[in-house]
Amino acid sequence: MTTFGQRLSSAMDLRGPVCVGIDPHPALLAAWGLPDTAQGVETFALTVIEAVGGRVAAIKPQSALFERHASAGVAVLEKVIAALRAADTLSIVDAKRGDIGSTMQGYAEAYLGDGPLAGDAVTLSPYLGFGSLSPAIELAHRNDKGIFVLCLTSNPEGASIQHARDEIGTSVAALVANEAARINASAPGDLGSVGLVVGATIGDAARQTGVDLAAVRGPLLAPGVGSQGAGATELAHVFGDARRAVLASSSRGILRAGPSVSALRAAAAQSTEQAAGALGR
Ligand SMILES: O=c1ccn([C@@H]2O[C@H](COP(=O)(O)O)[C@@H](O)[C@H]2O)c(=O)[nH]1
Repeated sequence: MTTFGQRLSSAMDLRGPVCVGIDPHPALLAAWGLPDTAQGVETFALTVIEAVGGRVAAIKPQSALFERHASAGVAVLEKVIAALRAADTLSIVDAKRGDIGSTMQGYAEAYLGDGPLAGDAVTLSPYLGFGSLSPAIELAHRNDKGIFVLCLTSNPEGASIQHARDEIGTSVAALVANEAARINASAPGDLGSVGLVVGATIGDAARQTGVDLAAVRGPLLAPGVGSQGAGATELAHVFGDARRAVLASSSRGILRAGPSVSALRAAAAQSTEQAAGALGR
């Protein structure tokens, strides 16, 4: 079995550096002529998979927008994860989980174990301490799965915590990046399986906070492309020498092209072409 980092690296080589987000917002469901129900979410998500499954490096269902439909929505998320597996497409469940170690074990088993909510990778929050993520990191390694830890997020409010510095001047973001680099150092292949979330919208924040993105040796999930305003110029500027590790992520910017399967496919292809150009692929 190959590691998550190796599988993602191969998928990006083959299909380009883009992850399509499945974000079934109420406004998008309405624009697609679908009801704001679990059934509407299922039709929406399966249409996205029909359009881009097997054509992009990864697909990222946004858990919150499934969870808002309670147990029926979570059941749809489980179907979506199974459909992505059947479509031979890496799934990144965007759930941003994080808790004290003993409880983190439960999240790890849910999202990185063998059950129906486990995709190929999950997003995690390190704000209970990077060490609290150990149960997830251990299970991810045991099961050849991956994690993406929030580092420099795409939203402007993130800076108030992520740019803060400790008594010797190391920023919170750099602490997170250094931990990921330490774990990835011994990973086989180009990319380890401990990735970071680094928004394509952050401008010079990596340099300002002392985050060495190239040293991470892990995949860099870069949301913010499309609706949040980032494009090719921002991708090239933010990631510099680390650009070959970047998986550019866009949700609404592509989803607005639906519900036409061919229009969704064309939007994802255009996004991939732009990102590939910017990231030197
Ligand atoms: O820093 C972050 C971390 C995660 N996200 C998630 O990505 C998508 C972005 O959606 P768009 O429609 O492309 O803006 C969404 O699921 C966010 O929760 C992020 O934007 N920034």
